[in-house]
Amino acid sequence: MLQAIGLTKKYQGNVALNNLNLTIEPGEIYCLLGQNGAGKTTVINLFLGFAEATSGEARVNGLVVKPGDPDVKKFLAYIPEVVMLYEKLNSLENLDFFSKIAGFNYSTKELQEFLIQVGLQPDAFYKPLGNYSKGMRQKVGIAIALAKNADVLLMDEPTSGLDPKATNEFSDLVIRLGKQGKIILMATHDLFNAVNVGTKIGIMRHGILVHEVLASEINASDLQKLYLETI
Ligand SMILES: Nc1ncnc2c1ncn2[C@@H]1O[C@H](COP(=O)(O)OP(=O)(O)OP(=O)(O)O)[C@@H](O)[C@H]1O
Repeated sequence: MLQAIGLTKKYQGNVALNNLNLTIEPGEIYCLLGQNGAGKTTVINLFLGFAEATSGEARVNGLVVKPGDPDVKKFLAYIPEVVMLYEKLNSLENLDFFSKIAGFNYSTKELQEFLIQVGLQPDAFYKPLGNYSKGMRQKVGIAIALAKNADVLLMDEPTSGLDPKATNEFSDLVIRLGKQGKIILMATHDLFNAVNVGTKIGIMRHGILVHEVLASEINASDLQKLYLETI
């Protein structure tokens, strides 16, 4: 479970996140919306331990996040806008490398199965990452999360810059991960995608979570209206 309890972050006295209270259960896909600077990345960074809370707590499976704490890190996988991988290695080699860092030693067949699960075409397995599209890189990023057996996936604008087909494939994959019981927190500017993929949607403004709605109870057009009224 992911929990924010009175989570607050200030940078040089400026409030980036103000008293966030949030719970995300296994199987939930929580989409966080808000204008540039609203505080979405700050939430993700606090869960990842990339930044330290000024007050309050970020908890992962009951453990309070402290920067650099390996006990919490093992539960987490991070999918940024552009997944950073070794350009000269192919996807199998990248997956093998990052799995080993996380303490897992898989056979080639097992590594291939992770890549198949995320929908990467087998003819790409042996091509260096330098030749991959953004959508393919995202898939390798998710394969790394699966290989690491992470319970929680933290995604920061993962569909930004993806074409509609790649976005659709990515969304299907995220929905499948939710059904498998993963906990997913996604910062996004894509309202349509939030309604499609999310189970819950939060709208932030100036570091405050202003609205929280169930995706099943809102359509894209009403969400857009609510969003525009909020920001
Ligand atoms: N390392 C930092 N140092 C100083 N201020 C920061 C830092 N990181 C974020 N901020 C500030 O905190 C606020 C929230 O930023 P954040 O990146 O969380 O917003 P965001 O909603 O993710 O925006 P975007 O959609 O542009 O990614 C902004 O005012 C930003 O300038």
